Amino acid sequence: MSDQSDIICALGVAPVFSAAAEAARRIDFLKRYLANSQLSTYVLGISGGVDSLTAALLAQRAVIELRAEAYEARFIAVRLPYGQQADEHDAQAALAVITPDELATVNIKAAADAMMQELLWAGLQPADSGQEDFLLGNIKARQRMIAQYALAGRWRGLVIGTDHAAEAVMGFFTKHGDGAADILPLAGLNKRRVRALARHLGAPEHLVSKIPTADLETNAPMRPDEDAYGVTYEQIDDFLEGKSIAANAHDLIVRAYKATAHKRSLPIAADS
Ligand SMILES: Nc1ncnc2c1ncn2[C@@H]1O[C@H](COP(=O)(O)OP(=O)(O)OC[C@H]2O[C@@H]([n+]3cccc(C(=O)O)c3)[C@H](O)[C@@H]2O)[C@@H](O)[C@H]1O
Ligand SMILES: Nc1ncnc2c1ncn2[C@@H]1O[C@H](COP(=O)(O)OP(=O)(O)OP(=O)(O)O)[C@@H](O)[C@H]1O
Ligand SMILES: [Mg+2]
Repeated sequence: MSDQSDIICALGVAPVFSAAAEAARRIDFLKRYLANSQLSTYVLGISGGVDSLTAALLAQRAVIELRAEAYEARFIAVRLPYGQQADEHDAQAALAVITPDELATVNIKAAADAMMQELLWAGLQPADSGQEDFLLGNIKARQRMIAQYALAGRWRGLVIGTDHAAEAVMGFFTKHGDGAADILPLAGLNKRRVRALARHLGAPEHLVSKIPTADLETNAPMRPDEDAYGVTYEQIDDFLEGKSIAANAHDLIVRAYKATAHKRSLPIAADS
């Protein structure tokens, strides 16, 4: 097997895709897992991006269907801005289509900044302001998970993660930050399939086709993920569908996948 087919298989990307069938299957998966766990709440951060919008639309439908079957379930959407967010209007537009059972808003700025300040006092000594901003970005992502796990702990809930194959292959997430979650309803999808699911679930086109951004760097708000990757989502998506792409892009994706293996596994354990 080639690297490409190994990766497609490891990330569970299906050879064929139907938005209607995938939406139904993934809603059913969320329903069954919550009910089998005898828990009552799904919790998910809503950023204004298409991944959290899609996962939230699946989750809200799942809890509505569970309630119709006499199982008490609800969905809590969580806004987690770092101060004032540049695309707050997109987050609000997302909430307007999701219509979550509940909304909690937690500004993570004070907590994230306090942690960075304590680290600086403790002698963190970032190499430069760019590295300090990068490290703060990962603190923001982890701070968001702290908030979501507190809500899940209070309300017998599960935290939804938005990882999918196009981010997983690049290892483009913060370990134990947005990479830490209980359940991944978008697993195995590439980015264009996430968008197709969002469209199928009734998301407005400007959010479906929005440029993906981790938006973690204070010094570069809304920086497109593709700037950091050096390849496009079109190339990543084609790669994950088994298509042939430019050799340099192919090699970059395979290298990123191999270098980030530790982020997709449990902690590396000593031999017993
Ligand atoms: N070989 C190895 N075996 C086991 N563990 C290893 C390791 N190499 C590093 N590590 C550990 O992993 C750490 C590095 O991982 P991590 O802390 O995640 O940091 P890192 O991968 O350096 O940064 C996270 C990247 O993901 C991007 N991101 C984050 C969050 C959200 C999104 C988004 O798209 O929304 C994107 C972010 O922009 C940044 O480029 C190291 O500090 C070390 O502790
Ligand atoms: N400002 C935020 N408020 C609430 N949740 C957030 C915020 N930023 C990130 N998140 C959470 O972290 C996840 C990872 O961010 P990521 O950027 O990969 O996804 P997205 O913003 O939903 O979509 P896209 O990748 O297209 O920008 C989000 O799906 C969301 O659950
Ligand atoms: Mg985003």
